[in-house]
Amino acid sequence: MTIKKKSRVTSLAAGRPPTARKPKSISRKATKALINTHHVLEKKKAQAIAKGDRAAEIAIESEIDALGGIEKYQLASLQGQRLDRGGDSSHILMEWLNSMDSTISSSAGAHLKMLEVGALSTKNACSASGFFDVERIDLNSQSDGILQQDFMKRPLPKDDSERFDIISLSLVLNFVPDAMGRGAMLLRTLDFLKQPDTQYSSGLRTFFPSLFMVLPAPCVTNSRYMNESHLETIMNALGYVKAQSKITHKLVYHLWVRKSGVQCPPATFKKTELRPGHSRNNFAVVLSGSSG
Ligand SMILES: C[S@@+](CC[C@H](N)C(=O)[O-])C[C@H]1O[C@@H](n2cnc3c(N)ncnc32)[C@H](O)[C@@H]1O
Repeated sequence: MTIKKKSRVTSLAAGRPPTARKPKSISRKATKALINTHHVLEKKKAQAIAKGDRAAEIAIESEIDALGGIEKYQLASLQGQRLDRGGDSSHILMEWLNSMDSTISSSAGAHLKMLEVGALSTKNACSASGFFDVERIDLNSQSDGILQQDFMKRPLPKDDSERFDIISLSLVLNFVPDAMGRGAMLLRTLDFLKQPDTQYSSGLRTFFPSLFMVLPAPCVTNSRYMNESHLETIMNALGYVKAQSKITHKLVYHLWVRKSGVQCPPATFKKTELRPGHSRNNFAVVLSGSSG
């Protein structure tokens, strides 16, 4: 198998389904503010639900609706994928794989399956590469090639033919409003990935089966409850080993390769303060259970 040369999306219009109307561009500042406000409201909503406070839940829902709901949030996220704003995150994954080009090229016949969770476009770099058979899901599908489905409710695979070589969670884990939910999402990736002992040619074995994960950089660089080494400890406990990582001022990218089973007994990770200070955010991942 060869990796087709990256056909970079050159404009937002090129990454949009042909039937969709051209949305109005939102300024960089407004995009960031809208995404942040949406995350804060989703978090407050999750807290209201946890407390059983239905009145607060309804009030917060109407605030989310007034902002334009998930559609406006997704539009803002798509704006963030514009080339002039850094491009879609999957081009980093393709850069990593292209750096292995010769080894991967010699792996003719490999048929790699990707599950893209939180897909906004069918034309991002990993789709355009031709390297993967991509199955795309999102809570709110924006296009024909994207199945409307909650990853946390996706039926479990019956056998390996329904499992994936790679899962993409790009800017999705931080969308989950609570730390337990994030832990559950990470655990659930294991149900949908092929086993660590899957036979790959030696070149592919370096990269698969794996989880491509992208987070806003401050989740790792400025959280009270998370830093790079804590994230790595959690991922290691799930059987993942860091194969690649990259940090920019906005985003942190990781490729986690599944190398072993989950630690037995499964490790527990609580919300523990690692980096005190007033100006920190509260991004955290809590793991409290066994794997599927
Ligand atoms: C910020 S957007 C990220 C889009 C794109 N992956 C990117 O990197 O720009 C987050 C998306 O994740 C989706 N999402 C969040 N939780 C999800 C879940 N449990 N199942 C499926 N999609 C989910 C949301 O609907 C939203 O469209």
